[in-house]
Amino acid sequence: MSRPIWLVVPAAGQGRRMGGDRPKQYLPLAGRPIMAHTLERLHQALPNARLALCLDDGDAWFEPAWVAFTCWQRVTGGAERMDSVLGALRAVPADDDDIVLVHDVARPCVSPDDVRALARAADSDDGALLAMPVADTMKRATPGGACARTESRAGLWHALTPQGFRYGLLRRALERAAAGGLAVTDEASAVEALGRHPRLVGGRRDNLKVTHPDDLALAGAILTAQNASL
Ligand SMILES: Nc1ccn([C@@H]2O[C@H](COP(=O)(O)OP(=O)(O)OP(=O)(O)O)[C@@H](O)[C@H]2O)c(=O)n1
Ligand SMILES: C[C@](O)(CO)[C@H](O)COP(=O)(O)O
Repeated sequence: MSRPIWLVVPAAGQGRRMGGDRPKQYLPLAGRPIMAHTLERLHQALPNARLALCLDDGDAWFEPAWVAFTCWQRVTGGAERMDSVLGALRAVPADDDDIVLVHDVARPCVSPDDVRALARAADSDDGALLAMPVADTMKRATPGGACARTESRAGLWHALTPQGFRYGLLRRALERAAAGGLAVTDEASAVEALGRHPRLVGGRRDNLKVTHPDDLALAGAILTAQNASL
């Protein structure tokens, strides 16, 4: 029997590195706000999932019409990404064995096939995350911005989202991180801190996180190309 799947979408960030006139998830990309694309991709992948959408308390930009899920709820975001995700986990009536996938609203180019692959991999003892192997030579910098040395890239991966776990494991991991003052930038880090080893599932390179202004043109081109090939 397949387990219920919960989608947690942290979307309460301010987009400070983007520096736009609104939080970056509301900036237009290929004719629609970034958030609308992200929610559409997730719905294409898992139409029966239950959605928890983390939004800032003062958010005046969100449009419920972008949500096609039948079962969804709005959750108040926290100070950091991990606080937003933990708030969502506390708010949903999930069972310990349910699957939770967490996906950044700022990754609108995620492929539905990758989301489904990750959902399958998440139904495991230690969970899983989309990731891609590092493809460049890695430099350690001096404080002054010169090369201190070259680091081995062997075994290094970029962490992407979605990241997926059974609810009980992820809740325990994030509660422990929060209580211990451990600032984690992704869910896998909190699970690793429990001594677990989430599986790295190779994802597409075009699942970029829109972070800086020049990511917008790239993400727009990716979305247009992906939509043309559907
Ligand atoms: N308090 C926060 C901070 C971030 N996020 C979300 O976490 C994801 C990854 O964060 P990031 O790319 O860093 O987004 P921002 O925090 O918006 O960007 P910045 O750090 O540049 O302000 C985004 O979907 C963002 O909306 C969140 O839900 N709650
Ligand atoms: C979760 C994440 O997307 C994995 O790469 C990333 O860590 C989130 O970005 P942030 O800049 O750390 O908030």
